[in-house]
Amino acid sequence: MEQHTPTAVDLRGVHAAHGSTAVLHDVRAAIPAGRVTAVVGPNGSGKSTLLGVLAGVHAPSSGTVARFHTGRPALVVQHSAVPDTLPVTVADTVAMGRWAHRGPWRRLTAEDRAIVAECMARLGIADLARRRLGSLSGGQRQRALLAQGLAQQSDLLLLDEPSTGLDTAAQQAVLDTVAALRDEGVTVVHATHDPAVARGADHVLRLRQGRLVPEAESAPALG
Ligand SMILES: Nc1ncnc2c1ncn2[C@@H]1O[C@H](COP(=O)(O)OP(=O)(O)OP(=O)(O)O)[C@@H](O)[C@H]1O
Repeated sequence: MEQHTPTAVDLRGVHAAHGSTAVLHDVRAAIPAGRVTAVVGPNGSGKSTLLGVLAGVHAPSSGTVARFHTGRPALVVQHSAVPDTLPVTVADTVAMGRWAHRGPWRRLTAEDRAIVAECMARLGIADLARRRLGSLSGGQRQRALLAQGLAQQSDLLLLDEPSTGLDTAAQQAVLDTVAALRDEGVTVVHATHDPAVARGADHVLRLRQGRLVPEAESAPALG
């Protein structure tokens, strides 16, 4: 990381647990603002939990999360976390991204509708707008969730394995979108198992059993 990159979020001695299970242990890391950070590590190493802490939806059991970004973080979960039975269309799903600005179930403004349309177009899902989310393939659903994240227009975008299960073209669309957001000044943090995606990031956090592996010990192979 460059010397003078400002920090978007500073994790200071963060511990986090699920119930009585300790998951993150003394995580100390500065997330660089306006850069792409990849979080890598084996299954169960704590990547999703770390994203939840960064998003503010998972409270640390101790330690502090110092925030220097301005907006509310946007968290994009894995498509497998969304039930098939959810009776919403793709357009509804993306429009929910505007709730942070308008409040739930409020009528969308013309500006909101334009943002929703632009985000769907950006992810190549405009033609799926009226389809039910549960009727889509995993990759299409993931793109709808990513479009919802974009629609929040947050300066901190947190993505949980955004390209898992996507075909090559869709993966490339996601990577291009992440690169474009970075160029727009957005701080992006994504959990990934994909070595190519991690190599393309500006900064890598490697977790092993809930602890950050110091860069000097980081093996090139990914979890
Ligand atoms: N809701 C939960 N309740 C109890 N334990 C949980 C819960 N969610 C995660 N865990 C546990 O916390 C640990 C870290 O899980 P987490 O999902 O953060 O890992 P991950 O690195 O994102 O894994 P994956 O690569 O499989 O997505 C695991 O041991 C998991 O079993």
